[in-house]
Amino acid sequence: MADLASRITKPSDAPAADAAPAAPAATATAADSTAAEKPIDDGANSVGLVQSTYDVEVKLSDLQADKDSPLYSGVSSFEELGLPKEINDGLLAMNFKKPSKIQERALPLMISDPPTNMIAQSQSGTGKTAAFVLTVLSRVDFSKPQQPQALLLAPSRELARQIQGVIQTIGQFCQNLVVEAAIPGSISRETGVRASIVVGTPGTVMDLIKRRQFDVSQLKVLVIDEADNMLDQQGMGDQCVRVKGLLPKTVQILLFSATFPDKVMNFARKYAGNANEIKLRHQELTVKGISQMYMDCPDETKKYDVLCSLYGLMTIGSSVIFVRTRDSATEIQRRMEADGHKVSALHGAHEGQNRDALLDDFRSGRSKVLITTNVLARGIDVSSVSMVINYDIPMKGFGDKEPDFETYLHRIGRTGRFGRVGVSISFVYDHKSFEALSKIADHYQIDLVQLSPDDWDATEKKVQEVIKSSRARPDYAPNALGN
Ligand SMILES: Nc1ncnc2c1ncn2[C@@H]1O[C@H](COP(=O)(O)OP(=O)(O)OP(=O)(O)O)[C@@H](O)[C@H]1O
Repeated sequence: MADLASRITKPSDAPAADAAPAAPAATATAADSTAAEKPIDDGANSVGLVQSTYDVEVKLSDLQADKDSPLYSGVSSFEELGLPKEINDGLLAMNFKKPSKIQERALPLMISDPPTNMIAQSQSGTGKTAAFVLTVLSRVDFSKPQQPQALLLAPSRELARQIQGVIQTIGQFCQNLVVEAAIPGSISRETGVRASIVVGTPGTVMDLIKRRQFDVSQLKVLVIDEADNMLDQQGMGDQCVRVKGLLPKTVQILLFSATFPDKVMNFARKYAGNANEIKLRHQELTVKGISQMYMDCPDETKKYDVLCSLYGLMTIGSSVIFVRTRDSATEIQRRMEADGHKVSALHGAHEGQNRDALLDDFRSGRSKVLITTNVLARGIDVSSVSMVINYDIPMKGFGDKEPDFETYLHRIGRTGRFGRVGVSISFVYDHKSFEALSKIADHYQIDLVQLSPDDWDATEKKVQEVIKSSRARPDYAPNALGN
């Protein structure tokens, strides 16, 4: 307990009012309905950490000029990286003016010949997707639009569809670009894969290759997004190993994630031999634009009441509520709706097209509060998300002994994207949850701001300060999916 208490930010610890808001800081597959869900093929005492008064004045371009920011770029434009004109035109259409740090550092290494493998780490929301998408687009021969040349693997159907959208948008000026999603139900059994770029989940991709509906003989690039999760031996590691075993030996392998725990890193190095590596130091992992807070709930049953009290704040922007199981997602949705709140719930028990529709509604703002499981913890990019709630602290496994450090970071990373600011609120209610959050705070060396359910005025003030400044950021580039 004392650990977390010692990490509560006191007013005197808060950053000076002229500090930049989003400079870098110290910096889970199908389960039964009651088990913790992971994505798989089918998942105060302080003033606010970020002050609205200065946030509105700080522009994305300022952040991209700050050497310490993960959005920093040493070059003044993408053109300096030597990408083909039609790709630069796509970036311009997206209003991407300058590369971020990971884009500037990784791209030249990835697009050069002979192709070299890459293991790349960068904080959540810093543009990893465009980094590997640009590499893929620069390697594809568009005169063979139906010949698979690049394969991208992601841990959930939602992330695979999102990446497909980014490729289509950045590649909108590439003649004959054909991108298909290899997710359950998407590829016709009669035709099989007929695209130069395929984005899929490992199980479906494996099935298509085995049924000879996906010709992998001319694949040049394999990208694994969320690679630490995908290569984890407890999860999809086996499938990823089998997929790689079926590809040409010359394939260039690109592994990307915001987190690479040591034990997975060792395996990643074997998976992508002789790779260039771009790694972050431990204390660089979290994103400073995210104000991390926690709510000390009186007991487990009161967590629900506290959640409902936060509803007004959740709907200033958009919010994601992470819970441990599919059952609790459904149950909380039922109760909140019965209490008059408009919320939706998305998890792995839902049928694929229903999941797609739910996420599309959330992206477009038709729904503003989404209850979900770890299935959406990673990669999902919805720029309007200003609040993330950890209703349940992420834990490693069924024994519930250790917190899941990586999942915590990915969950809160659904807000604070590319220089924006956002709030995460983690609920604690007993010794175990308190201790788990303490360990997370220690692990990332972060100061968590305490919120009290007994002082709503103070809570509202702290949260609103951040969220309102988030909405005010003036020059955020709209992304591929119309966020
Ligand atoms: N150079 C750029 N200029 C402006 N916006 C950018 C640039 N690169 C990426 N973005 C935008 O930043 C947002 C976050 O990018 P992206 O989804 O690639 O993050 P990520 O690093 O993959 O995060 P995660 O670790 O959560 O998967 C997206 O909305 C994207 O459109």
